[in-house]
Amino acid sequence: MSALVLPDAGLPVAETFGPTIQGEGPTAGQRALFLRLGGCNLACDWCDTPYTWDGKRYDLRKEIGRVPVVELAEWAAGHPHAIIVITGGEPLLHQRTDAWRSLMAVLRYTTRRVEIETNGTLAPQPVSLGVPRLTFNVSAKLANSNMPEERRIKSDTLEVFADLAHRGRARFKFVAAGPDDLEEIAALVERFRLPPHATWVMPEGTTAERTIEVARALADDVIARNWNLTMRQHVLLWPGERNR
Ligand SMILES: Nc1nc2[nH]cc(C(=O)O)c2c(=O)[nH]1
Ligand code: SF4
Ligand SMILES: [Mg+2]
Repeated sequence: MSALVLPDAGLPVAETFGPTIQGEGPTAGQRALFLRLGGCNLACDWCDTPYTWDGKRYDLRKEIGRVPVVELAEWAAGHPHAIIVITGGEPLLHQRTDAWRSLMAVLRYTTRRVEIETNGTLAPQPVSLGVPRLTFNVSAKLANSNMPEERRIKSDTLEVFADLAHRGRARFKFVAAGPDDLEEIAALVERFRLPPHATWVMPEGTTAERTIEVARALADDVIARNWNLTMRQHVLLWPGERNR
């Protein structure tokens, strides 16, 4: 990474970890560094990272600290053979900060592949779209998240991500708790004209047993609908562990 970083107030970081492997989605199994930012605009029932946003259950001042982008850039430069995954929480909440702009400036001038894990409710800004080799893993939430539809489904934003998916810069990853959820996914695929090849289904679950059980109940139906299925490899390998 380049040393060309503007001074900044830093990003609210819950954790940095890796190299590990990207556990989910089209690049599952690839060596990856993770930057997990604090804050989320949703509060899903089955969230596996509530320590990034839930001030009722966690002391967020302890969980989240500001880290200057120059430090993040040095950390990433020390592990050149790994993709960079920016996740949260909801990382796109920070897009309008100087620190985010600096981070994107750093990433812009690298040959690294970058992925942003997002819940699909906040539109990607030009500063983020300007990073080559950056793709969005859009995990729009279903009713099983227990979030009201008007909070989790933002039509204008999903249209933007759908367009990006057709251009190979986004893919959709839906967390399904059982076969009934596939009808809800189908309705979204149709409504936003999501490309089937960019539509991924991932089993809900925080234990290996549960993830496998749900995936087995989904697999044939997912294949029949021309979509893709992804496990959560980090849950299979390191269930319940943070920083993996
Ligand atoms: N290994 C690993 N892969 C992941 N892919 C997405 C993750 C996330 O929490 O957003 C994640 C994670 O926390 N760990
Ligand atoms: S959008 Fe993601 S980080 Fe936010 S509450 Fe839902 S599962 Fe958790
Ligand atoms: Mg996650």
